[in-house]
Amino acid sequence: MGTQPEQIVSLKGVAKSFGAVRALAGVDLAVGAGECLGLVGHNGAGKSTLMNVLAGTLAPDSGAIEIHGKDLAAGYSVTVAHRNGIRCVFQELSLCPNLTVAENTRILHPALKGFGWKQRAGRLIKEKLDEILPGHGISPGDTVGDLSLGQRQMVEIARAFTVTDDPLHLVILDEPTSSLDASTAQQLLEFVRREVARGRSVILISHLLGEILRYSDRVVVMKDGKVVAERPADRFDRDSLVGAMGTVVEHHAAVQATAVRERSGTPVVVRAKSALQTDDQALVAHRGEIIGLAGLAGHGQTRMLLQVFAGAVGRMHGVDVQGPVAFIAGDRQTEGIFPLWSIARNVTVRSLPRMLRHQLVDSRREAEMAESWKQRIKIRTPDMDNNILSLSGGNQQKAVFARALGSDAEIVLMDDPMRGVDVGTKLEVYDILRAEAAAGRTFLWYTTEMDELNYCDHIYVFRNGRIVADVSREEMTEQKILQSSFKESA
Ligand SMILES: Nc1ncnc2c1ncn2[C@@H]1O[C@H](COP(=O)(O)OP(=O)(O)OP(=O)(O)O)[C@@H](O)[C@H]1O
Repeated sequence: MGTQPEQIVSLKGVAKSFGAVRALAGVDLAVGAGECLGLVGHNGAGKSTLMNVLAGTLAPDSGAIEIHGKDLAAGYSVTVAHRNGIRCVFQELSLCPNLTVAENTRILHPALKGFGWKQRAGRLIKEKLDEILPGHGISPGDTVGDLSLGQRQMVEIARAFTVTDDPLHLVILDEPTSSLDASTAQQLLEFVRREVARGRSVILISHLLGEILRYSDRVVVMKDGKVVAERPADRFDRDSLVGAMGTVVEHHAAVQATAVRERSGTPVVVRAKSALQTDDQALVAHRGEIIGLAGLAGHGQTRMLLQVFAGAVGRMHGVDVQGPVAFIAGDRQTEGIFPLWSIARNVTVRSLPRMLRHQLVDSRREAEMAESWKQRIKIRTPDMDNNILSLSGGNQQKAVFARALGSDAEIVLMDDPMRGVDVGTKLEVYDILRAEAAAGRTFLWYTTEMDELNYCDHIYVFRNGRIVADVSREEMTEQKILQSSFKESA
């Protein structure tokens, strides 16, 4: 008695199916005031679907939604959720790209009307951005479409925490750090803890289990549409959490054990120099190497990948690329998927020219390729002919991966591609990358996850559009990468 915090929301027996897919099979979930609840589970476990129900964007087939003890299931909607202080920042960002940051803030706050609304909206969002991420570099007048993916993610998160007329009790953050570099992610999560200390509640969904363990009070694990475990965060560790998710992790030790390959042993297949580079430093990749592009988000890594891509398909000053190239986008929403097509076609599209028979695509070969990648990379769907949007976010990303890996590209450019992919699949993809590299494929890999740099043979750290450090895996330490990320180049 008396130790139980006041309950903000309580979901009871929530069920939801999409055709043959049972996304939620009767889920109970409660969130207390002043609590950060970590929600984890494999890709397709049902986390986003459950959050969509709570945010009012998806009606459940059955179940109760209680807010502050009141049953609201009938007529529940985004507006009702908002009025009751519930906000959600989804994985697929929802800002309007053609509007400014201030205008996007106004969309959430109808109270900002009349003379000077734009200035007031601008002030509101700027104050929140300053509070969460000092030095963010975003101005309220910036058009959202011109911002980087990480900056858009920051604006969307900051916006969710702004308050005008409606109350704010609970913010759902669905993979909020997926496009943020490590230090920005830490700033955000520390802000989350400050909000929680003020009595607000947060549901934090992440595939980065370290984040979950460090910043949540309680952790709920979902598997196949059900809650399968629930404990205070300090009663989980990484292994028990992974175990509860139903993932077998046995590869990790292999990374450190792999011998560091001799750099000069194979021919150079990429040499590229950034236009902003003031010295002779170039990015160099030998055949069969995995090259990491590190540094704070938005410091020229994506630009470098695009430069290499352009150099492969046409002539480009300062870039020399030997061999066909594929690009795996991190921003699957705008660059990665073909939203009108099936999962199968999204996987095979780059390989169709190799499947022509009498100038027509051999549909049997196409289906075989799709099916083999479904197995290899574990795309969770009853049918590869379903539309790509029927997949969970992480499974869409797997399809984008399969497209590049299944193509004839000898050089694969990866723009922070593991966003939203669950821990079990990630380890399997890392194994695929290593096997492919050993067979002679070359990877240029921009990643915002420090752990992933352990899989690279060689790492270039970027700052302000330039390479400021050049580190082999032997020499790599987190400290070294962070120091170079923050240090101005000499
Ligand atoms: N609009 C839809 N149409 C058909 N199936 C869907 C739809 N939305 C979700 N699903 C299915 O419901 C299941 C649960 O998906 P959900 O997005 O909730 O998973 P998740 O746990 O959030 O996964 P991830 O970690 O990849 O984001 C998946 O099998 C998915 O394919």
